[in-house]
Amino acid sequence: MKGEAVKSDAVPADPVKVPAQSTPAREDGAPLLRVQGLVKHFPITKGVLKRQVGAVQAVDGLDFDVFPGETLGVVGESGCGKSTMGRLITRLLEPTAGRIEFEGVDITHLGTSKMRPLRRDVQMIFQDPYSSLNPRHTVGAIVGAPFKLQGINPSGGIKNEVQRLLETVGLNPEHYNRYPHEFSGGQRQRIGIARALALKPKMIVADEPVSALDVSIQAQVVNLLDDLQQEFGLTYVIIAHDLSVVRHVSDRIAVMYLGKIVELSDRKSLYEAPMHPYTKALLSAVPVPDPRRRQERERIFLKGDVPSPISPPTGCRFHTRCWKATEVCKTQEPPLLELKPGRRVACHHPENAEDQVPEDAVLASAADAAEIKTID
Ligand SMILES: Nc1ncnc2c1ncn2[C@@H]1O[C@H](COP(=O)(O)OP(=O)(O)OP(=O)(O)O)[C@@H](O)[C@H]1O
Repeated sequence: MKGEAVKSDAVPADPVKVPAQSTPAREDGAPLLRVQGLVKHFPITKGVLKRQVGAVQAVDGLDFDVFPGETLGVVGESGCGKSTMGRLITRLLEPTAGRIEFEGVDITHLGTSKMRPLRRDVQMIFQDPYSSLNPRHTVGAIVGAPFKLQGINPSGGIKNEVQRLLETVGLNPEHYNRYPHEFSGGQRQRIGIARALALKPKMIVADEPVSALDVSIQAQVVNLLDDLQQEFGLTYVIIAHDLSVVRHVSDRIAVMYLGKIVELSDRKSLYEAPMHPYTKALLSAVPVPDPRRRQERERIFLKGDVPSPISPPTGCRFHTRCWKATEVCKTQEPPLLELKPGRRVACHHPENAEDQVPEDAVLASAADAAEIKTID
């Protein structure tokens, strides 16, 4: 993670501290996770015979690497396939096609027994700390469950280890026998984090880890994740629906639209000079909390909803909502190309880079695709 605390409009109960600078992730070394051509189509069936009549193309050809010690933020509107991607790389879902490598080992189709060591190395934190914790189990049982599942007996015993974990995530170890409903939302998310940490994972995939929490609490949980990354050398994939949460925590950011990555870039460049029009639109919606830094800026309102992933648009999937779309966008899917060092974008007419198909005729529909307003 970047060494920058989350800032929020509300004043958090505890002061939000600025974590020490993290070790920068090395993009030139071997990746911890490598994803190639990853596809997940959910079949749509009909009738008693369950004849397949179509498919939800939730994830449709993802290529990306995650390097040891880095935080990759993954953003995009609801339904663009972020959670499906998270569940694929943690192998909670079986991919339709593509390849997933963890530490150089192909894990795409590993069976249950061969997956066992990986289950230790890769953990997931979920959005809703209310529904992801069993209300009938004590915190001790919840955080201790991974040891039992993996048949591991930590030195000093499970109870000791669980209490140590509770302390690590800022909870009172004396609360070992309490139930989830006795904790606040932020504390419950800390319980989920303690459970994820139990088996000393290398990578944590966090699916919207703070979006169910109050803004002030969000900052505390994000800072906790940052501290844990420093302490345990963790690698994170953090999924969020907008760019405001991942802004403060990511080293690199992947922007998804309708099952595809449309831009993958280091954080600083992405925020300073987005290359994909969709990224630009998402960024324009990020609030600027500090009034001294607010200036006149462009706000891009995309009209219309995200098209259905059952029959996505031809060519560039974003062309139906893009104010720059031309004829080529309707027919040719733009590949995710490295147009600048460390910056990949899938667009025929990128922002802040040379136009890939200049002089192509703009589509008549492009004029109505978005409303661009200047706001103070
Ligand atoms: N088990 C499933 N069966 C059929 N379709 C599914 C299944 N899981 C997800 N989908 C569909 O796949 C698409 C992508 O869903 P996904 O949850 O991955 O998106 P998301 O970007 O995480 O959205 P959100 O932020 O709303 O969770 C959606 O259209 C969703 O309805």
